[in-house]
Amino acid sequence: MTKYVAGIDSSTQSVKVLVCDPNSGQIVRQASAKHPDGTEVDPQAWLDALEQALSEVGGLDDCLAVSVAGQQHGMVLLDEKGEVIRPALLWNDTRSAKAAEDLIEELGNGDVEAGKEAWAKATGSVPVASFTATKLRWVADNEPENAARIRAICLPHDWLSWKLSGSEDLNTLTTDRSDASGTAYFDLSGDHYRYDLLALALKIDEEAAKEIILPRVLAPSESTQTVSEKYTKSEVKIGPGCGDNAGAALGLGLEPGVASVSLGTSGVVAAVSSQPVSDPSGLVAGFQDATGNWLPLACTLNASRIVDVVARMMQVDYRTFDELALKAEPGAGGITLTPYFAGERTPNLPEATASFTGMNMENTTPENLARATCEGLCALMRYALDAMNEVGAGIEQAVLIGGGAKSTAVTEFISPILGVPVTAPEPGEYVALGAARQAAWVALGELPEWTTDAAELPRKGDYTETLERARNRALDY
Ligand SMILES: Nc1ncnc2c1ncn2[C@@H]1O[C@H](COP(=O)(O)OP(=O)(O)O)[C@@H](O)[C@H]1O
Ligand SMILES: O=C(CO)[C@@H](O)[C@H](O)COP(=O)(O)O
Repeated sequence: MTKYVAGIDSSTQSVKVLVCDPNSGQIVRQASAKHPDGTEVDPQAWLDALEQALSEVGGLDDCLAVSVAGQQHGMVLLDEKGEVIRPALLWNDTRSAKAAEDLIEELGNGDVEAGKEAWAKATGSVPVASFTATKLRWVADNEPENAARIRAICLPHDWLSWKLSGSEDLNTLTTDRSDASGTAYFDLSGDHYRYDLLALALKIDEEAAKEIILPRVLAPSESTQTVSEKYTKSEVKIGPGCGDNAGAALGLGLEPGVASVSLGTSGVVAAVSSQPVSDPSGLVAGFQDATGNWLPLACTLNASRIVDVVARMMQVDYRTFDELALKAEPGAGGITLTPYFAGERTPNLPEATASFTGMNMENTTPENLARATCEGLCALMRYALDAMNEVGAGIEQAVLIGGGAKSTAVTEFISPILGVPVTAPEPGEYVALGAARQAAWVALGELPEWTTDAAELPRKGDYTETLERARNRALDY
């Protein structure tokens, strides 16, 4: 019987499962299942969705290995029995914005700029509300009874891998460098946890922090567990898994100088670097990848849902929305959307709201509103790309992925707005593909070459004015 590998992407809105040939990467089966809405989610909902998708995909019996990639940063707290203490706080939950400010100030002994420098030097990143450490501080401040029960802390992909293994022993929890690097208590070197920073986050001393179980950080193709009998009758190895952005980088085979631009719930511009990257300005997160390199990225809280919310308000489907946007001229008749519907992280404005500006009696048409929406989304990605180049990412080309890349209007506008050539592979699940490629690495003992064809997107239209207006409103929304 042919043996395959499986890749899972447990992302914000849904879980996707791909079963692939380990040598070629050819997808043989796939399925997905929805996650609940909200920025606070019971992890059991992810497991229920995963079980549904695994059943739809025909199970894992013909697989040699499986890896789980997942939304980064989500805080999963476990008590001494391995039970989840409270719903996970997700990367896009901004309640810990003040906690982030406090942590910066405290590490800088009252000096904010010194604090930013110190965090960036230690972990590669200056904490914002998305990062796990800030969520821990929020729990310590607001739910001390829950903080007192913490025996282990893990991330969405760690918890799902653990559940797949069937183990109830907290000491068997595992993770990888890419996801650990998004906690804000993992060293920039990729070598070790920073218990001093974990202690700071939880307001406990370092010795007490060392008593908390953190998942063991596996090497890129290391496997310590197999999938439990509950899910398969075969021996299926569980790979280390990774954060979703590292999964995409692996799925696309990203090379330095080429950025992935992902339009999911989050908008992400990410690029591989062979050297650690740290940005004291806080715009770029100095994360790590799933191969032993680094993966600096700039991430926005708003991306594909910008289109969702405006299309819903206009009561049109995606297709009609795209048709409307494509009928208007570049510049949307002078209308600008500052798209901070969910607050924003890049720039760091957690309390921000969205606004349309520049509307008058003539230009306020459905066509211009749809176009301004897509241009606002693309301009926000340009902001993220510029931030990446500020720290020396040297982005010369980009690859467009994520659910938002299905918009024909966005694919038409994005390349001229980003100012670099952009290619787009067939719409697909590139995070899950990266997880499957990691599983193939585990199964075969070496990282197989998988290729993805991508078409170059058009580069027409003058967006100078669009970009100028977007830049003027970026902080003055
Ligand atoms: N035809 C389409 N046009 C525009 N956006 C689309 C289309 N189809 C799906 N999407 C977007 O895809 C998004 C989900 O993308 P996905 O990458 O799966 O997100 P996440 O990884 O955050 O769960 C939805 O918010 C939806 O807006
Ligand atoms: O917070 C980040 C990266 O730092 C996000 O990219 C999350 O990892 C969620 O990703 P999506 O579900 O939107 O793909």
